[in-house]
Parts: sequence; C-alpha cells; structure tokens
Amino acid sequence: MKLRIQPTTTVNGLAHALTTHFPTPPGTQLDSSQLSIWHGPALMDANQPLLIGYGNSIQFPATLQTANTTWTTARDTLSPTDDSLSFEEFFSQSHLQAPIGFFSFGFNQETPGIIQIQQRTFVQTSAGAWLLEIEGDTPLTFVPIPGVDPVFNLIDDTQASWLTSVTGLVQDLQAGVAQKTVLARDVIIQSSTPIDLSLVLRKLADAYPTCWQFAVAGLAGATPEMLADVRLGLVRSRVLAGTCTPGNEADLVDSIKDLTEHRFAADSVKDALAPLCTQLSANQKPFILQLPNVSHLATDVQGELAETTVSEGAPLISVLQKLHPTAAVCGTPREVAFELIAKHETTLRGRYAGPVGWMDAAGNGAAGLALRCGQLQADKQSMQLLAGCGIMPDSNPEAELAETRAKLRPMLSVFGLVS
Ligand SMILES: C=C(O[C@H]1C=CC=C(C(=O)O)[C@@H]1O)C(=O)O
Repeated sequence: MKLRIQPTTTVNGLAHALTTHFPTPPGTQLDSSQLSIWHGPALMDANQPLLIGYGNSIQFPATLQTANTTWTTARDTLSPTDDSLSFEEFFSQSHLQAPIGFFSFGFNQETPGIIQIQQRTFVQTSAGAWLLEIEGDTPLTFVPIPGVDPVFNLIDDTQASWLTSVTGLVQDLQAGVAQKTVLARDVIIQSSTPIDLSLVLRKLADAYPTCWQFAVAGLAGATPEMLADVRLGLVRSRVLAGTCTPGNEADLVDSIKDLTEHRFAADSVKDALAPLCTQLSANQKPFILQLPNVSHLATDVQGELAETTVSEGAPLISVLQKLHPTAAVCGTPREVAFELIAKHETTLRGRYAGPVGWMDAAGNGAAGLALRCGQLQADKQSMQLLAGCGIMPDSNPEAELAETRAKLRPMLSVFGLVS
C-alpha cells in the first residue's frame, strides 16, 4: 500500500485540529470507533506530538508480547506515493519515521490489544504539521447526527460488591499475602444516541490540560500517568500512586500509607528500567500533581537507554514489555498481586490499565497508562468507565470507594453526570 505525506496547516489545539483536518459532511459526525487521538502536555523536556487518526486502514490484533513483530509487519506494508514527501524528508522535518501507528494493549496477556495505522493521520510537532494518507482507500465514512439531544444515564451498581472485594483483599494483605494490590470497579454510561468521542476528548482537553487525552479503538480518556515516553535514546516516565481530594495535600505528603503505596509504584518502574538503561534518575521525594478532581503523589523518572535496548526491535515496546504492569495498576510483589486481582476483582478490565499511545516506524513513541477512561461498547451508545485504587493492609474500604468516585469524575462530568 502507498502512503502520501504532505505538509499541512498547523493548528491551535485538539478542537482546531479536528475541525480543520477532519471536517464532517453536513448532518454527520465522526464515527467514534474509527478515531484515534493522542494529545497532551510535554513530559519533562519531551514535547508530545498532536496525533489524530481516522479510518481504520491497517489493523492488527496484538498483545504486548507480539507487538514487535506485529508492528514490523504493519509498518512494512507502506511505501511513499510518487507525489509524497519521501520518508527521509519527513524524518528530517519532523524527527519521526513514517508511518505512525496507534496502539492499545490489554491489562493482561489474554486481552486482545490493537495496533493500527489509519487512513488519514494528522501529525503536529513543534517543527510543523503533516497529513499522512493511505492512497486508494475507500472514502472516509461518517455517522449521521441524531436529530435529538442525547440523554445520558448512569448505572453504578458495583459499589457494594466492590466494598466486599476490598474488605476481602485487605484481609489477605493483613495476613501478609502481598504488600499492595490495585483493585478496580466499573460503572456504565448509557446514551440515547451514538457517543461522539471527538467531543468527549475536546472537553477532557479543556478540563484536564495536564493529562494526556487518548482514544484508540473506542478506549478513550485523559490519563495523568505516562508509562513511558521513548525517543532519541531516552526514556521518561511519570509514576503516580497515593491520592487525596484537592485541598488535603498536606496530609497526603505525611501519610505513611500513601507514601509506602507510592514507593512500591516508583520502585517498580525504576527496577524495571534499570537493566535497560545506562543511567537513571528520579525525584528524591515524590511531588504533588494537582488535578481538578484529585491530587496524587508523583515521581518523574528519566533514563538513558542502553544501546542494546535501542537497537533490538521497537525500543518503546521493549521498555513496555519490562514495565507493564507496574505497581500503580497491579501491586507488589507483581505476580502475587496479579493473582489477588484475579481472586478479588469482578470487573473485566479489558484495555483499562494497559499501555495506550503511539509509535513511529522506528519504534519510538509514548504510552500512557489507560486510566480515567472508558471503553465504548459495540452498540456505540454505552461506555464502561473504570477506576481503581491501590489497596494497602491499612486501607479503609469506604475511603477507597470515595476515591474511585473521584477518579470517575472526569469522564462522568463530560456527560453531565456529576453535580
Ligand atoms: C488505578 C488508578 O490509579 C492509579 C494511579 C494513580 C493513583 C492511584 C492510587 O492512588 O491508588 C492508582 O495507583 C485509576 O485511576 O484507575
């Protein structure tokens, strides 16, 4: 297949990019299941590209373990058209290797993930903007705008069973089975009309500018946690664990429970990255990341990747294979926590809490942790929203339940479902 790359007009943010480069015919909206987005702030000194993909051209099922070969197959299907910028010219302008793909992997190996290169991909970096389009594909398709305003309904019937699960897990933790385990629960949003994820992400971008907005194959949200940004031989990660409601940060920095919970998560990242890096640094003490709905203890980690990590396959994938699942979404020790999740959690995580992001042909890119998000269902009118908490031996189940409510708030607000 052939790919045409052309410079295009730069835009001022996500909303502007969508209206300028993905205009819909009158009376239609974008089909949420065909939309991929990556948008968000710089992490340390690494600016994030703004990426929007539409039209599911090249789609491969993949797990993190198969991702290297899957990505090589996917990217090698494309060569430039005669009237395209060459891939070398595109690289010299953007520092990205064409083509560019989106991915989203499951929390566990059994869950199918996806790698895809889309029919039209808009790419904007600090150096300019480009459109990457697969030649000769069928025309892009859109869905009709319903004639009536949507009505949203929330089904939140997991609170009681989750409290029971947390109580059982706390007993196991107090008995010394593990030190920390993350437990998640879900709620369902039902809409009277097809959900427009482009609108959802525009609202999240406005309300949560310090988070990374993402959408891949119907999984969409705004995550505050960067699992790994891998570019130019460097890896950067933001680890979050330990949470309070805004205004209670002074207690958070003194809470032994939260500091310990955070240390497990930060150590899991540093320990996984150390063998892959020649040099690794991190904040000595966690800092506070303030979001509108919650504040977190945060640690930023940065490393120089060893030559072997960079030269074998896609470096981002190699890093993710070692990192995932960190103790921010699984627990400590990892294998025991994984078993405790299987024992106590009744939620189907799917791709929630897995890596989600983008990658260029050379395997550089970024993966956020798919948190504060929802999965669009097959009917395109309902979404499963998920939120989890790091449970410790001294966790209070009611307080953890309140924390899930706070973590669900960004997505619920978009639908007007919180007061
Ligand atoms: C698992 C989630 O959050 C993780 C990330 C930050 C803080 C967390 C906590 O304090 O429990 C969790 O480890 C979620 O948002 O669903």
